[in-house]
Amino acid sequence: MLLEIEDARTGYGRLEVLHDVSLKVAEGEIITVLGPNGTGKTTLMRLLSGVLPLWSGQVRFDGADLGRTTPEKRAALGLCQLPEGRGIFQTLTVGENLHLGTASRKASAAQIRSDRDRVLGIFPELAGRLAASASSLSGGQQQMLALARAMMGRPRLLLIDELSFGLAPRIVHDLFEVVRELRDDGVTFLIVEQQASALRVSDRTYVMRNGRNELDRASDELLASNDLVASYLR
Ligand SMILES: Nc1ncnc2c1ncn2[C@@H]1O[C@H](COP(=O)(O)OP(=O)(O)OP(=O)(O)O)[C@@H](O)[C@H]1O
Repeated sequence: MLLEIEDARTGYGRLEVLHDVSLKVAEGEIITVLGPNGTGKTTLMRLLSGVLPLWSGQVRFDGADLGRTTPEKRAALGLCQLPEGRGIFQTLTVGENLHLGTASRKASAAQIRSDRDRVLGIFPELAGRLAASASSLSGGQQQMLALARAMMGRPRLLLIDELSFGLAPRIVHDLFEVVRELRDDGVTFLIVEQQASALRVSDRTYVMRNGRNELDRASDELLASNDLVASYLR
C-alpha cells in the first residue's frame, strides 16, 4: 500500500473532527472520498499533508510511519497536495507558476526542462500561454495550472480537495480526464469531493459522514446504485 491510515483521530483545539478514520490507497489507484459539507474531508487532507497533528492512530506512506513529518518533508517524499483554492499566483506568468512547482525537489536545470516539456504535453492549453499572466486564465485553466504545477514536483500521491469546486460540468469532465492521464503517467490520487462526479474516474470510493468512514466500495458499484450515493450525501 502506498498510503495507509489506521484509526486516525484529529481535530482543532479540543474539537475532535475525525473519529477513527481508516483508509488505504494502493499505488496507481484513484480514490475518492465523498461526503457532505462539514464532514471532515478537508480536515483529512490537512492531516495527510502534515498541517494538523495526528492525535492517535497511524498514517503510513510507502510503509514508513509519517509521525510528525513536516509538510515540506512529506512533499519531498512525494506526498503532495494541490493547495486549497488552487494557490495560483495571479501576478506571475503561467511559466513562473509552473516553475514554483519544482521548489520541493532537488533537480538539475536539464531535468526541470525535460519535466516541463513532458507536463506541457499533457496540458497543451498551457503550453501556448507560458508568458501570459496567470490572472488571464479561466477558472478551469487555473485548475489545470495547479495540477500541472503539482506535477512539476514529481508527486507519487497527489491529494486534491474538491477538484470540481466552482467549475462547470464540462470543465470538470476534462479535468478528470487529465487525472486519468496523469495516473497512467504514474501518479496515485486521493480526491475529496462533495459531488459524485469523481466516481466516474476513480477506482474506489470511501463515503464519510460526521468524521467517520461509512462505506468503502468500488466506484462503479456505487455509480450503479444512484440511490445509495444520494442517501449518503444527504
Ligand atoms: N480551522 C478550524 N477550526 C475549528 N474548526 C474547524 C476548522 N476547520 C474546520 N473546522 C470544523 O471541522 C468540521 C469539519 O470541517 P471540514 O472543513 O473538514 O469539512 P469538509 O467535509 O471538508 O466540508 P467542506 O466541504 O464544507 O469543506 C466542521 O465542523 C468545521 O466547522
